[in-house]
Amino acid sequence: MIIWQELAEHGRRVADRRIEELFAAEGRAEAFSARLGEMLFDYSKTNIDETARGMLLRLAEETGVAERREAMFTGVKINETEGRAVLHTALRNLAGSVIVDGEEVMDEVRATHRRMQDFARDLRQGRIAGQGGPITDVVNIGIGGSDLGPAMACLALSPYADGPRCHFVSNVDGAHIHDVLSGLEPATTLVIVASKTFTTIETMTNARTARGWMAAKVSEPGAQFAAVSTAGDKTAAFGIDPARVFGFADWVGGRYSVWGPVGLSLMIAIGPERFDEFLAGGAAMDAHFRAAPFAQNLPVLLALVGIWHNQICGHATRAVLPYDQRLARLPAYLQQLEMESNGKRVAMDGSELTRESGPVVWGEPGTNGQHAFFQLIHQGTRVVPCEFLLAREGHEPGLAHQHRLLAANCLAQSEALMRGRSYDEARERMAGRGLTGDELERQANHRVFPGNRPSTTLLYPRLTPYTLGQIIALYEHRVFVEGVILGINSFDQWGVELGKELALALEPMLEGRESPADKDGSTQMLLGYLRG
Ligand SMILES: O=P(O)(O)OC[C@H]1O[C@](O)(CO)[C@@H](O)[C@@H]1O
Repeated sequence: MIIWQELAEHGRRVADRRIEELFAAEGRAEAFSARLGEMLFDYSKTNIDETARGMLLRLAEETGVAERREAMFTGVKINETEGRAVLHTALRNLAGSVIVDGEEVMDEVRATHRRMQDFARDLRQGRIAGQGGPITDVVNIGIGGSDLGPAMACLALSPYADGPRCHFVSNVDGAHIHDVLSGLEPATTLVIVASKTFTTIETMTNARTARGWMAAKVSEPGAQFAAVSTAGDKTAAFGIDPARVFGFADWVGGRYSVWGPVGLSLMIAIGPERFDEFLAGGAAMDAHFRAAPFAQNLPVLLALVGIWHNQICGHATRAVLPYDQRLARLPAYLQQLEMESNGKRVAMDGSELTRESGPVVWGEPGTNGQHAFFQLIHQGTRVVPCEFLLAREGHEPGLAHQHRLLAANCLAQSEALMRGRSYDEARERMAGRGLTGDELERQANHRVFPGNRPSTTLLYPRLTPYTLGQIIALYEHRVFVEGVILGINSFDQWGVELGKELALALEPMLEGRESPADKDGSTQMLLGYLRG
């Protein structure tokens, strides 16, 4: 496509230009930012100019983002390698109607949502109790998409959590379940086994461990279990009462599943009404994504900034930096969302990609990151585009001064990344501190910040359930748009299979039941060490 070449040429032309210079044009900040209600997305501190933006918008048009978007929302099987529709958006548009394979799918979605609401209410109000009294603790056992979404959201929305305490067990490392269960009372704990397939070895192993823990203390362990899955036959075989099984269809991808039954622990923690606000935030972002022109469309713009930085400028990673401690799990959540979706080596038709796939996503909350890896972001030889997130206000009115300090730090970082500090400025500062001669020259260079490092900032009024819904849906659609532009199927994950298969074969070798003779030398040596 010719547009890719034009973008590459423009990228090369402006590569050495200072981002700051772009602010000489009046209204740069307003022109290179977009709003949805009270949410503000600022991408003016990037090297994207009018020409680049025009080309990127054309790229989105020419790669068929609009058509693909409609196909997704209307239930077309766009997950072609698995022959599935992609309809997580239906989970947050409960009044809607979607036809898949000639059938209305929303009746079942609504019925399951109502069952979840009843279950969550009954549990929160003590009508559903454990064998030792009202449920005080809920343990969600799941991994990947069956863990990261509710775990991230429960932490994010902890100011709204007025139900039983929620805990999350994901790792097959026995240390995880041991440490979580050791503080809990089985007779007042509900275990939710969350697994789309109900075959994931980590989850099923932890679920069996939890059942043993429960059985040691209560007469009917199964009565304190619930399940979230697409595989009703397997949940029954595990002994979970069908009345406590919340199903969903295969058109909800694991990493997109927090909006439905996988969000049960979140619904129990914050209550069904607030969970519905979370859904409403997601639905508002869906409506915006579907209707807003590309030039004002937040998910499209976020995606185009991503394409500019990764595929055009060659920056292989991006840092997600929430200046919001309760979004501490957002980077991990986005790692799965983005890297499992767009970390692919072939296009939808099976041909090799001719450009880079999605970026490496990583991050930590600010200000913590400032005292750890920001050194590299400011002075390392690689450019890391940064994505800052910040609320106008926190939930602690008595600590507003701390929130001001947090906000000042966030803005300071994007300003410092863009402006940098020149050799002359560094020299002057050192001279002001009394340094002279060779020592001054030598020291000054260490204090130079090259600057010209791009960042975006997403501001929102407050981290409410509604806002969190907006943020998560924003990133989901960003991943979708980037995937469409790259020609990738963002909804399968074949790259996780090989390791799973090999692990199954290695376990009996660790136990000594099978010979490792066919393994490579390194694997044999490691096995030998582990077997002692
Ligand atoms: O919900 P399940 O079926 O247990 O799968 C858990 C996770 O495992 C994966 O399939 C990857 O191994 C993810 O896509 C998914 O979210």
